[in-house]
Amino acid sequence: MASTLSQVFRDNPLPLNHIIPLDFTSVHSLPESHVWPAFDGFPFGTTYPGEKFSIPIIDLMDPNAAQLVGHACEKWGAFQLTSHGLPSILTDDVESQTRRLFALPAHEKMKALRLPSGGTGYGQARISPFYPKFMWHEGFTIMGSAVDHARKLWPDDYKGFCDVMEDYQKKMKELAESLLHIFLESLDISKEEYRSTTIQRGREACNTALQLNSYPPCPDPNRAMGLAPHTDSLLFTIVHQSHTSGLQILRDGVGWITVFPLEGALVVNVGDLLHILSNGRYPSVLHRAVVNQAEHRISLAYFYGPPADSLISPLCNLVSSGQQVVAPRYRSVSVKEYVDLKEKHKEKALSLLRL
Ligand SMILES: C=C1C[C@]23C[C@@]1(O)CC[C@H]2[C@@]12CCC[C@@](C)(C(=O)O1)[C@H]2[C@@H]3C(=O)O
Ligand SMILES: O=C(O)CCC(=O)C(=O)O
Ligand SMILES: [Fe+2]
Repeated sequence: MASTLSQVFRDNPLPLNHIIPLDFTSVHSLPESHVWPAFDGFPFGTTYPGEKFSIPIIDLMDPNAAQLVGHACEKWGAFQLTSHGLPSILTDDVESQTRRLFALPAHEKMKALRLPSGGTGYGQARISPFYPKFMWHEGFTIMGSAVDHARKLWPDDYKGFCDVMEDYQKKMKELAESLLHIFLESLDISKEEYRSTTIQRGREACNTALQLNSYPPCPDPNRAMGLAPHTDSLLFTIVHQSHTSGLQILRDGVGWITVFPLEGALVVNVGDLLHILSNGRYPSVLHRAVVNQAEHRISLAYFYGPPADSLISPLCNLVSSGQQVVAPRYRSVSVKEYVDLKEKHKEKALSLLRL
């Protein structure tokens, strides 16, 4: 007999703050546990359509891509990327496998929970413990392989899911590597300098994660939060959002700005490690996701960073410009140390490294 959600709760040895406390399909009004207090700029704040309040759109094939990326990162901390070469059929396949996953009954999804220590699996966003209220969100994180977890969900039919996720991660990694070169070029840094600055102690591969995000239709979207404001921790994140809007970035002096989905484009966000590497020149962008009443929104976020044992420190040509020495604004930190700091202190982590 299929287990119920409450049985899963009773039998599960994992801490509660890790588990989705709700079967989203079975609730018709917003439970108190998911009602967020009203505060300035919440829930939708003011969203500004129009070019003046849109993040830049950059064509990867543009001969001036590096310059445009540099400008976008300094001014916005994010941009939309077109001509990135990712086949739309692959994105469609990943999106439909993602919908298949989240459409499973809640007690089935619980079979593939992420461990509290991290890695692959289903669960709340890792920032959830920082908030007294639950988000209207469920996630599935893939770090490396998804096979063990997918087998628990579809014992006889897990290959379709795994193959498509593997292909997507492979293509995303290639794209991320091209983007890294563009970021370095935009900062006037050679690959060699980057390699010697991010001292790599081991031979471990780079640090990546694919996060499948699900925001089911919400009965009271004006009082619920999809994904609370946060900055991403690694170097940068490449996000595909389904045709439903929800992603917003915070713009100083303006407020929350909606990043409207642009057919075929990917959103690129500056993360904290790039903020440090660029000595604060490219600020990591604070962003959040809001929800809506009618549509089930999906996003696919690919996080890219150097290996966990690499050291990140402000790049030296940014520290000394000509004769005038610009002091490093952050101390060196290993990727692992930073991720641990972020887990403990969330948005305060960056300021703890300030010199
Ligand atoms: C590589 C990672 C970035 C992430 C933490 C993680 O280890 C895997 C999940 C990622 C995610 C996705 C949703 C938003 C976010 C803030 C979170 O809670 O988990 C990010 C993390 C991050 O960038 O710090
Ligand atoms: O859903 C989105 O558009 C944003 C997702 C996000 O910010 C994340 O996964 O870190
Ligand atoms: Fe994010």
